[in-house]
Amino acid sequence: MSSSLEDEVFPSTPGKFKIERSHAMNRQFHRCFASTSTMFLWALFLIALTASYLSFQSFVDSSSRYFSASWGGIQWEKHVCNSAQIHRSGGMSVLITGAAGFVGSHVSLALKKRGDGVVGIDNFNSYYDPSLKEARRSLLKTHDIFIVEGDINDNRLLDKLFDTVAFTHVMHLAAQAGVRYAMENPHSYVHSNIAGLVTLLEVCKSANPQPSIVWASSSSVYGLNDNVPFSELHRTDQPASLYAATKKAGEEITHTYNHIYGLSITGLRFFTVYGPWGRPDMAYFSFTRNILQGKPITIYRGKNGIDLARDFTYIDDIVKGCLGSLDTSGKSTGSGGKKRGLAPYRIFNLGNTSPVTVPTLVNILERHLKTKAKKKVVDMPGNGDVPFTHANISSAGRELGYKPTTNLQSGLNKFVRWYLSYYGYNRGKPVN
Ligand SMILES: O=C(O)[C@H]1O[C@H](OP(=O)(O)OP(=O)(O)OC[C@H]2O[C@@H](n3ccc(=O)[nH]c3=O)[C@H](O)[C@@H]2O)[C@H](O)[C@@H](O)[C@H]1O
Repeated sequence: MSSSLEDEVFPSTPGKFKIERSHAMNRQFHRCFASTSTMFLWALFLIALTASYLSFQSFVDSSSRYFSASWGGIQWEKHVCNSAQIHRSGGMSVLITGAAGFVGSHVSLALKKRGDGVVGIDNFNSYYDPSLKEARRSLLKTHDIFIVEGDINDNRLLDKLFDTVAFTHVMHLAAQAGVRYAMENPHSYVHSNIAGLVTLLEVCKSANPQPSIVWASSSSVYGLNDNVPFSELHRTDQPASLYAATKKAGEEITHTYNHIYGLSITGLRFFTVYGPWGRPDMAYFSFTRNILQGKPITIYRGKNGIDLARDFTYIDDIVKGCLGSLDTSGKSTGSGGKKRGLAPYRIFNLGNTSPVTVPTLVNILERHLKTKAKKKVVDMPGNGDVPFTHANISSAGRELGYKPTTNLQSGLNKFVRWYLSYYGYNRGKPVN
């Protein structure tokens, strides 16, 4: 044993004691060495055990995925191919993510009705009542639209879909929506709106031919911008919620894929879309439910008692904007994951251009439902909301032929009629 090591262990101790200690040290060293080699062997054994456990687990995992997957197989491929079939000359075959969602189901039907091929993908998560998503799926099925049950984070599934169909377009509408829910479950936004988006783009960039992509961004990217009406040229670097931040990140991420791989990209900033088959988490929908059930509704009020306002946009107008975007998207230029030339990169506002305050929205609902709301007005909590939105749509008008035609009054009338026919009058009766 070197003195320096001994010194380290027993610093500056004199005489006999030092020698005895030295013997003791030798013994201890040998014991220590012996126990180190034993430990080393044990460590090796444990590593080997862990490695074989992990590989067994992954084998079990992948084989159980193989046997229990809700996709794959001859029947499944037949459904996908039938659904993707194009029935008009010059038509497109579109993969629609979030097809069991509000906007996704409407766009799927509109494309199918005009003869395009449509295949949906949706994970049917429980952010809101999955039975509504199932009902949308059933509706689409009656129009021969097949929705694959799966997640956009599953690259094997996406690869399989692109192996089965040469999609000309992807309409990417799958997302974790909702502005205020981001405070409750932030990671779900990263999972769907960022990780899921990147997985999808990776598959699209490698597909041959590459599809053109149209996807849902959001009016929320304008965040704290108070320059109205919101133009695509305005700044969008001050998001007020994590939802908005993930949508803004999506705009940057898609730009990168356009730049490096030549993917044609169109981002659509939707402004508070409403209508039949809508999302139960949104204000117009939950207000309707509560008004009919005699429950109170909470109306947020902005700073200095100013009413909040939204550029509420009717679903049929949004659908027209989506189809106009697909029709004008231009081609992706890459192949084999390599860019071959410049591809279009576009961003459009899809709004209604006439903001309405939340109390006015409630008045319209009261009239359509012939029932007074029990209103609770509270100051807007600091939960990611913005005080108002208002779209400048001149760019979408020029490039997509976008021209909204439904005002809030008649759009809500259609919504209420759907709501009552879907949920039934009985469920609308006040509860005690
Ligand atoms: O354009 C978008 O990009 C976003 O639009 C939608 O968000 P928002 O505009 O916030 O719609 P929504 O929740 O219906 O609230 C409407 C108004 O009611 C107020 N509001 C809300 C709830 C409540 O209990 N009380 C209330 O006053 C509330 O303060 C607000 O002023 C989509 O949900 C979102 O996914 C995204 O697509």
